[in-house]
Order: sequence, then C-alpha cells, then structure tokens
Amino acid sequence: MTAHKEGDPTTLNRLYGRSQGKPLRAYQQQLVEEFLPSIAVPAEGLVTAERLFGFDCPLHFEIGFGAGEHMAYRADLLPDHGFIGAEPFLNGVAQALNHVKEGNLGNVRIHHGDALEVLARIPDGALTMLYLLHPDPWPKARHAKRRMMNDGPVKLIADKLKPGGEFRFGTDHPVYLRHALMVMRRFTDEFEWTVEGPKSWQVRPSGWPETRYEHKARNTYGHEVWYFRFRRRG
Ligand SMILES: C[S@@+](CC[C@H](N)C(=O)[O-])C[C@H]1O[C@@H](n2cnc3c(N)ncnc32)[C@H](O)[C@@H]1O
Repeated sequence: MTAHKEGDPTTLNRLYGRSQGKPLRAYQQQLVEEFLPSIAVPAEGLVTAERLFGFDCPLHFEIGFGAGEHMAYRADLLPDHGFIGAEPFLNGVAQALNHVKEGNLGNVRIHHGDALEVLARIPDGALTMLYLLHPDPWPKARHAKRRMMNDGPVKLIADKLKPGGEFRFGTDHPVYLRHALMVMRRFTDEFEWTVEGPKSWQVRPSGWPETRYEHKARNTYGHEVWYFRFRRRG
C-alpha cells in the first residue's frame, strides 16, 4: 500500500498525461473550432446551472470523461439535469462533442482542460453527482501525488456535493483501488460508502454504462473492474 505523502493534483497545479494524440479529422477539427465555443464552460467566474443553462437544475460533473460516452449516456437519460465534463485530451473532447451533437444534448457543457480548475469555481453544495471513472492510475509510488483520488481533490469533491449527493468512482487498477480506499477512509465524516456486500463493488450499478476504456480493460486485458458509490453526508 502506498504511504500517504504530501501533495496531490490540487497542489501540484499542473497537468500530466497526454493532451493530444492523432491529428484530428477535418470534421472533429470543425467541431472543436465551431461547436465547442457554443457549449464551453466560461473561462472565468462562478460556474452555476443558471449561468450555464439559463435556469436552475440538478448539476452533474464528470472528471476526465475520456471519449465522453458515459457523460452523453447520462445526459440523455436525465434531460432535465445539467452536465459538466472536463477533459484535457483534445481527441477525447472532439469525440465527446460528436456524441453531444449526434444526441442533440442541450444539457451538456464541456471544459477542455483541468477538471479541478472548473470544480473550484462551482459553489459549495451545488453538485448532485460527480463521476470519476478510471482516472489515470499513475501506479508508481513516486507518482502517487498525481492521482486524482487524493486528499485535495476528494476534499474539493466533498465541498461541492450537496448533502445526499453521490460520488461515483470506478477503477480497474488494483494499486489505485487500494490507494483510493485508503484515501476514502480519511473522509468517513464526509462520505458514506453505499455498500451492501461484494456485489456492490463487483457488479456495475444500473445507469453506469461501460465506456470503451472499461470494455478494453475487461475484454482485452482481462482486468476486474470495481465500482464505488459514496453518498455525501448531510
Ligand atoms: C484512463 S482515462 C479514462 C477516461 C474515461 N473516464 C473512461 O472511463 O473511459 C483517464 C482520463 O482522465 C483525464 N484526466 C487526467 N487528468 C485530468 C484532469 N486534471 N482533469 C480532467 N481530466 C483529466 C485523462 O486525459 C484521461 O482521458
């Protein structure tokens, strides 16, 4: 188990990992240049449902949406709720824009960049749900500070969720799993683990679709996947 060390993504204040992969196809480039500005989270100031959507509604936030399939699925399922997704990987943003456009999802706003920067601008207690699915594992102990599941980000998540709100976390990485549970043990005043037995973490909860990343983890690499739901205490 990785020992707790000082520092985490809120204090490192820089992004690690890929920001771009293959060159974008012409249509993807067009989505980024023309469609993204119309649904981008404002670069500065408070991030509220009223400001993003023009009216108050339950707010959901996804950290690192990858290609955006989960976010698009949830937004389609809950058309009266507002969704904010943040992702620094441009190719993922382009794919998410495609999902939003194809699904005609008027309830999604996207930030191309660091999720924590936007999360910090959301008023405390404003979020109904927050999703952190398969965060980059940074499995080496010396990189543990880079893991999103660390004291700073979890404190921020706790601050932003309303009482009764839900923090969903999933991983297929055993090192990350142990690390995450160790971190969450320091937040038992803030979060109650919604668990009834092994099935709670071994079986995908309803309304939690499989992303391509997760499909590959299971079917190509033969990984187990673990699911966690934490309820924000009042
Ligand atoms: C392993 S991928 C998983 C993607 C997606 N959640 C899924 O399950 O398919 C982790 C993602 O987190 C993103 N990420 C890393 N640091 C981030 C940050 N500070 N803010 C938002 N996303 C971040 C990466 O760019 C990457 O797309």
